[in-house]
Amino acid sequence: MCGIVGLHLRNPELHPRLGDLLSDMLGEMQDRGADSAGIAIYGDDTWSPPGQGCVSLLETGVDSIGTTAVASEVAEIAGADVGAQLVADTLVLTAPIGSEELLAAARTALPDALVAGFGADLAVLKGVGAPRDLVQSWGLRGASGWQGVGHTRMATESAVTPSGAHPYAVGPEQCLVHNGSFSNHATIRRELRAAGVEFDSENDTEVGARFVAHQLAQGKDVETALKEVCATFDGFYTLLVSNHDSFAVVRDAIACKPAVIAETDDWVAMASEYRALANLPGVENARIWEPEPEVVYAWTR
Ligand SMILES: NC(=O)CC[C@H](N)C(=O)O
Repeated sequence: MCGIVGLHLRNPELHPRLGDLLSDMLGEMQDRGADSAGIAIYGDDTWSPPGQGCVSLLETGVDSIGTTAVASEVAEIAGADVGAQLVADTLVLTAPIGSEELLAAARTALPDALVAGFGADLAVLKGVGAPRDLVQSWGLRGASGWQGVGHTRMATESAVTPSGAHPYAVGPEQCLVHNGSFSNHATIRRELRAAGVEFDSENDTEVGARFVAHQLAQGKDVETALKEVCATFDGFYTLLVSNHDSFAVVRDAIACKPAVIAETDDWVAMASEYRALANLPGVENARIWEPEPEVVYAWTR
C-alpha cells in the first residue's frame, strides 16, 4: 500500500484552509502507510515567506537551541539574512536569495544533512512514525497555501528512514509521491548515475523523482516528462507530481494501484481512495473519476 493525497486550490479564499484540509486527507490515509509520512506545502507564508528562497533539511543534528547558530553560519556563507525554524525533525531555512543559492550555502554549513526539498515557494516536512502524529508535530492544521501534497508510506523498496519517506522533492519546487514499486529502478539508477545524477537513498521512488527532475532540467514540460516515465519505468505506480505551477497524476499501464481525482471550480484533488476526499468543501458537486492507465492528467495555475 501507501497513501497519496494532493490538493491544488484554485480559489484563493480556500488558501487559509489548506493545512486543515490536507491534515484530514492525510490522516484518512494512515492505514495505507503507517511507517512514515511527508508533506509538501506550496505558499505558506511562515514556512516559505513570499520572495524568499526556502530549503528543507533532515538529519541536521540541530536542535531548537541550535537554530540561531546555524542560521548565522549559513548567513555568513550566503551573504544574506537567514531564518531557521525547526518544524519537528525538519529544519526549514529561508533567505531573500534564490533557493539554489541558499541550498549551496546550507550544504556547505551542514554537509551531512539530507535535503528534503527546496524552492521559492515550497516547504517539505518528513518524518518516521504514524502519519497522524506527524501531522500534529508539524502543526499542519495551521498551514496555508495554494497547493499541498502528502504521502503515508508502507515501505517496499528501502528501509524505513527519513531518506525513504516521500515526497521526493529533488528539483526546484518539484515534488513527487508514489504508490507502487518500480521493477527496473536499479537499471535506471545506473543510467542516471552515468549522467552525473546523485542519489540520497536506495529507494525506487527517488529514481522516479530524479528521472522527472532530469527531464524537466532538459526543458521538457511535466506532461512530456511523465509520458517518458511511462515509456521508461516498469512496475506499478500511481504518481502525483507537483511543481511551482502544476499538479499532475499518472498511473502505469495496469493501473492496479488505486487513485481517484475530483475537480470543482475551486480545487483539484487527488487521493489513493475516495474517503480522503469525502469531506472537501463542495465535493458533492465535484466531477469525480478514476484516472485511466498511462494518461497524464495535468493542471496549471
Ligand atoms: N507501498 C508503496 O507504495 C511503497 C512506495 C515505494 N516503493 C517505497 O518503498 O517507498
